[in-house]
Amino acid sequence: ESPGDYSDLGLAAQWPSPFTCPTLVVDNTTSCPPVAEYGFSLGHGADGPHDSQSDGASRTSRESTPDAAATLSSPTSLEAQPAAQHPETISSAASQQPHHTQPAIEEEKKSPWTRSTICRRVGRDEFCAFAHQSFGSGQGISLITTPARILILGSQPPLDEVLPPLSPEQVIPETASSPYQDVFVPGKGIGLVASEPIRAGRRIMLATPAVMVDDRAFTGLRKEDLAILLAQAVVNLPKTHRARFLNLSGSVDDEGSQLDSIHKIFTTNAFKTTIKTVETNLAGVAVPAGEIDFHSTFTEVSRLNHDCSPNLGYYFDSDTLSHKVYAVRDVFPGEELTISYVDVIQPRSVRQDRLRSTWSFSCTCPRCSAEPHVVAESDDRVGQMLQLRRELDDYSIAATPEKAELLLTLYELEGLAVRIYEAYYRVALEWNGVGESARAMKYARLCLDKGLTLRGPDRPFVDSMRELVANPTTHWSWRFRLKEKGKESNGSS
Ligand SMILES: C[S@@+](CC[C@H](N)C(=O)[O-])C[C@H]1O[C@@H](n2cnc3c(N)ncnc32)[C@H](O)[C@@H]1O
Repeated sequence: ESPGDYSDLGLAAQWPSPFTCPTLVVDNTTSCPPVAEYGFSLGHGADGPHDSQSDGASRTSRESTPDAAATLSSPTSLEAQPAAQHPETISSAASQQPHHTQPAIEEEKKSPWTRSTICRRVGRDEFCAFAHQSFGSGQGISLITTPARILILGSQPPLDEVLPPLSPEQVIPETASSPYQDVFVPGKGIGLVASEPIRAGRRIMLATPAVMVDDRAFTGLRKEDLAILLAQAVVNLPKTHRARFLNLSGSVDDEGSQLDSIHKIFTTNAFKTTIKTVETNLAGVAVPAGEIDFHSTFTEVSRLNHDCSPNLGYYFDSDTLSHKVYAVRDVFPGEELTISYVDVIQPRSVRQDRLRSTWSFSCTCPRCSAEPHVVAESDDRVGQMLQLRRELDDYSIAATPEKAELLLTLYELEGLAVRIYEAYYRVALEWNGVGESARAMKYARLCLDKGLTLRGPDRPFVDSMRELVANPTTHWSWRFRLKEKGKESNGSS
């Protein structure tokens, strides 16, 4: 991984439009109760979604770079499923159960998890809606996945937490002391606006999901089947969290299309998220076992509108199952808080196409709506950035610290604080590559400073930069440009 292969926003709406399932065959044989029986009516909001994509750049890097938004869904990543690593073999009795089995995941050992009475199949996999009502201090969470996977996930932190459920009267408080407010933003629906000064680097949200859908269900289930499971997942949430989900943007106005609405709300607001699984080794120590991809809605984070030079960055922390959102620059009171839904290091037309096709809006941010000659200059800079990244990531050809510094300047000119750690990473490598250890350490520290809040600690580039700071001369990049060019000499800086 490198700070260079960005993914769009983690929002899951990159789902190929209209839906993954090409045939919209209505299965009248379903035994689902009519929607009315779910016992709620929908709230609604505006429209809108988020997604992700890889920049697709090929590299000859000896080490992948860190250019990526942590959680964005991308068609590419959807294909690269690590699912096979997951021992469906763990499947106990739970995974063998027929459809329409009893609620409550095997009445065993006071599990906090309940299971929907209706499940749906994709090939040999059976997907059901599981709920943990007391999770997240009573916010609750619903997962659509297989019984085998819930056994794995429900037995590891944080989903194994067992707390007494809240009584129906208990209301989850709104996030205490948030530095922002929900505001109607003309042309964008609801957005979040800073209500006080926010310093760069401040964490402004820490949110656990309302509904998580296994990527295999998300991509494999027919729309109708997914909608039915989503409706169950939403109904199973505690009242307050359910209401917040149903109030998100995307619901369909049509009378009688509640399932469509739930489906649209989910696809409009879901982020790509990955949960790392652990298993206990023979010594009794928890060790990494694999990863499971989900698409997840977070009722608060999903209020953030898009900007091509966003003032917030975020990543999904698998250990705490929470979305962490940080200010990437100082924000003034009254400024709208924004994230990016797409890879912002692309020409305007590509960004706009993506936003229009996936979330049905035209971006009016300064990078998109400036005078044509200003947009053209911005596009030129983007082209230069992509070219420089290709050169710098090819460790077999000549590149220089000056090129990396130019890349950094271009990130700054484009207002891409949200991705600046990627440039710091390359500058650090290039200075180390010519034996300039002091400058290399300076940029490695900057990369860590920004990269940790924007991508989280669990990234190869973070380890790499830490190694470089600890000892530049033992880092793989030490004088590598000189070696490649046959210029290695005895001297070093
Ligand atoms: C995840 S929601 C964001 C919150 C949403 N505005 C709401 O009212 O809940 C995504 C939707 O918001 C709207 N949106 C987000 N960013 C926008 C922007 N820059 N310009 C116009 N509409 C935007 C679009 O309708 C998009 O489908």
